Amino acid sequence: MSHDHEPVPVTARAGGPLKGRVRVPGDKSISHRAMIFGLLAIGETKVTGLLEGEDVMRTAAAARALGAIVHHDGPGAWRVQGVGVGGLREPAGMLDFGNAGTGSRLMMGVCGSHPITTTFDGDASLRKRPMRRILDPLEQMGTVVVSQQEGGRVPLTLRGPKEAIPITYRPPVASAQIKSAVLLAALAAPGETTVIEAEATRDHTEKMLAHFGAEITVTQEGEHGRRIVLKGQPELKAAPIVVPADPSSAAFPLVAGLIVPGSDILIESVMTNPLRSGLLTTLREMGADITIEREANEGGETVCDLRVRASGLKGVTVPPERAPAMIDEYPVLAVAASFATGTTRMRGLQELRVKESDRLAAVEAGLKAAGVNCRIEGDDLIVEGSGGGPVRGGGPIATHLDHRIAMSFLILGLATEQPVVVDDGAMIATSFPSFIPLMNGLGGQIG
Ligand SMILES: O=C(O)C1=C[C@@H](OP(=O)(O)O)[C@@H](O)[C@H](O)C1
Ligand SMILES: C=C(OP(=O)(O)O)C(=O)O
Repeated sequence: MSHDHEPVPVTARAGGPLKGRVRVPGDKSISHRAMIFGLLAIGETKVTGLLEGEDVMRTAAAARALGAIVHHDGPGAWRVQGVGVGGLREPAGMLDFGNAGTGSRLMMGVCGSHPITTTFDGDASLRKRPMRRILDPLEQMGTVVVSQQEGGRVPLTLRGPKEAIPITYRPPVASAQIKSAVLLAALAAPGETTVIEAEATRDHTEKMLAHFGAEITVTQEGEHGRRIVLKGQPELKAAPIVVPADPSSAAFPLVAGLIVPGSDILIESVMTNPLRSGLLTTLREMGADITIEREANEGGETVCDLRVRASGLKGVTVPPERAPAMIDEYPVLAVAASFATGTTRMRGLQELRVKESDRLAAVEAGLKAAGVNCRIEGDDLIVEGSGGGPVRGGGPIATHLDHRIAMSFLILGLATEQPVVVDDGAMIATSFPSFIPLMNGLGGQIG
């Protein structure tokens, strides 16, 4: 799907209220890491609830190419026989990560710290994304960047050192991918590696390191930051992984339930890790009627059933320090803001420019094409809501190989006067292959 596919236009139109209950697929961040830790552990890692989206399947293929034995037992059920830290096999060909930033960047940390040569590539979207942010710390750790495209882009080739060098690193931007790449590389280095984040980002790598038996300490650093210290060259021991439902996927039915008049839906078992919950916080500040019906624990994470009823929303200012906890949810938040009363200002969104597309530009252009009054000021996105009045819709909306842009605008189309057409829905399969049937099961009209 990721190379030169035929675009698949998709249309969403307004129908009746959304009703019913759904469970969205497993978390993408945790699913990538399940494959990576399975590869790096000794023994067999059993995974349940894995997201079987294209991005994660690329990481599974890379794990196989590096020596893991990966079995698929049934829906969401996988087993990975690992090679252990230090035991990676040099892959026979290049590693094609398709559309996946997370898979490629975390695997650069894994491969770049081992004495093997690996070549990374991806689709037209991944080929535009900055990899210097990963190559910089890896070079400090002894990785040689044998070849790269301008500005540190894929296709690129890494050669790892005989023994990686432990470092202290302060990522220049808030990024769980940078942090994770350094921590994964540090597994192959003797001694302690320290990562100091000015702003805490999702902590799935740290939790999984502890779960697999590594010595890791995490302490508060300043008001919003974290200091993470990892002891290198551990023997990681296979451990079972239960993947909870992805809050970034749940965001789509969640916003749909709020903006489609008369809706009343339940989204089951959504992971509510505080470093992933910025959207919930923001929607509640906007006046969203979201209640927690049940709370439980799945795989070391709190999960909640969220009951969502259509709500009159009001515009808010979203502070920049909340961005890491909802970085992938801004496009769909902008859709919710389109129906609110008043102005929503989302501050400090510079990182959205380097996702699968320039999401700031894509959201602004798409909303304008659908008749929403919005603008970019510096790194802020400002949306003037319709105050509960109609939003026109239309299209075709350009999605730029970006699954979240495609899904966000299809959600918009469930509540607009005219249908919304997106130019290509193919990329939805990277993170949420069941998106269309799941939304239509609630009464949506997408096809
Ligand atoms: O570590 C991860 O699993 C992710 C980190 C975030 O990227 P950045 O680290 O670039 O912010 C996020 O946008 C991505 O979808 C998943
Ligand atoms: C940014 C995303 O993913 P990645 O960086 O893994 O491509 C996303 O899923 O929204």
